[in-house]
Amino acid sequence: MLTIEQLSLRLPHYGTGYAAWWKRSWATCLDNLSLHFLTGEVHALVGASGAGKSLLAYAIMGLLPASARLNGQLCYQGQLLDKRSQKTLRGRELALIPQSLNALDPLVRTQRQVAWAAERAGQSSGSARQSARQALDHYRLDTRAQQAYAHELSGGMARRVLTAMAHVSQAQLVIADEPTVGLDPHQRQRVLAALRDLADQGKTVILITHDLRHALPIADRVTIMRSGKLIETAPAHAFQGTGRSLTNAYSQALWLALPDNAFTLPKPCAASIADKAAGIKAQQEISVA
Ligand SMILES: Nc1ncnc2c1ncn2[C@@H]1O[C@H](COP(=O)(O)OP(=O)(O)OP(=O)(O)O)[C@@H](O)[C@H]1O
Ligand code: NI
Repeated sequence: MLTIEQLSLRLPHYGTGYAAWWKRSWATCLDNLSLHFLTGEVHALVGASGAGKSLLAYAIMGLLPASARLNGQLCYQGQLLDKRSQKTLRGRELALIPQSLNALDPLVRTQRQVAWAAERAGQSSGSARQSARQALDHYRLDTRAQQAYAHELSGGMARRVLTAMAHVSQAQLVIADEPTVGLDPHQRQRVLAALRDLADQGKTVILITHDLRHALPIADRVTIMRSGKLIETAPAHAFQGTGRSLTNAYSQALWLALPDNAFTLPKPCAASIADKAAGIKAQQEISVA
C-alpha cells in the first residue's frame, strides 16, 4: 500500500563555535531507504534515538522542514506521493499520531478536538460530533475525559485521544510515533491494543519505537533502523531464541541485549563481536534515555 524507493534525506547543518556558525553543510539523515508497507499490518520501525524514525514519518506525511533535500520516491496505493498529494491526503488517508503530546490543543476540550479531526476528513459537524463520541467511547475515555482539557489528561489518556483522532479520520495509513513513551504497563497495553485493532480493521499501522519489547507483541513485521539506514526487515516471530533467523548482527544484538534474553547470549564469533558490542551499547543508551 505504501512503497518507499531509494529515499534519501539531507538536512542543513551549521558549524559550531564562533568561527564556523555560519558554515552550512548537509547531513545525510536518511540514506537510500527502500521499504514496502502492507495493508492490514502493524509494521514496527525500531531504532535508537537519532536513527531517523521520526524523519521517515515526516517524509511520508510531507511534514519535513522546507530546507530538506529529499531524493527517491514514495508511492501510495500505486500513485506517486508528492507534496501536493500529501497535502490532500494528510488527515484523511494519512494520519500521524505525533511523538509530542503538545499536538493536542490546550484550549479545546477533548471531544471537540476529535470532532474537528472528523470534520477535516469530510464529515458534517453533526456526524463528526457523533463519531468523536463513539471513538472516545471505543478507546474507553469516560464522559469526564471527553470534556477535559489536554492538561487534565494522563499521558495514556492523551495518547488514546490522539489515536481516536486518527481513528475518526478514517485514515488507511496510521503512523504512531513513540506512542508508549512515559506510559505505565497498563496504559501502554491499551494504546498498543488500539493500534493492533486499527490494523485488524484493514489499516496499515507504522509503529515507531525505540523499544523492541513494546513492538513485538503487536507487530507483524519489524524494520530495524540505525543511523539513517535500514538494517533489516524481519517478521516479528524471527525475534525469538538466539535470534538465529535474523540476518543482521545488529538486529540480533538488539534482540539478545533485552534483559530477558541475556542468558541466551552465545559466545560471539570474532567477525560480529564489534557490531554486537555496538548494538548492546545502543540498547543500553536506549534504556538510559
Ligand atoms: N530539523 C532538523 N534539522 C537537522 N537535523 C535534524 C532535524 N531533525 C532531525 N535531525 C537529525 O536527524 C537525525 C534523525 O532524527 P529523528 O528525529 O528522525 O530520530 P529518531 O529516530 O526519531 O529519534 P528519537 O527516538 O530520539 O525520536 C538526528 O541525528 C537528528 O539530530
Ligand atoms: Ni523520533
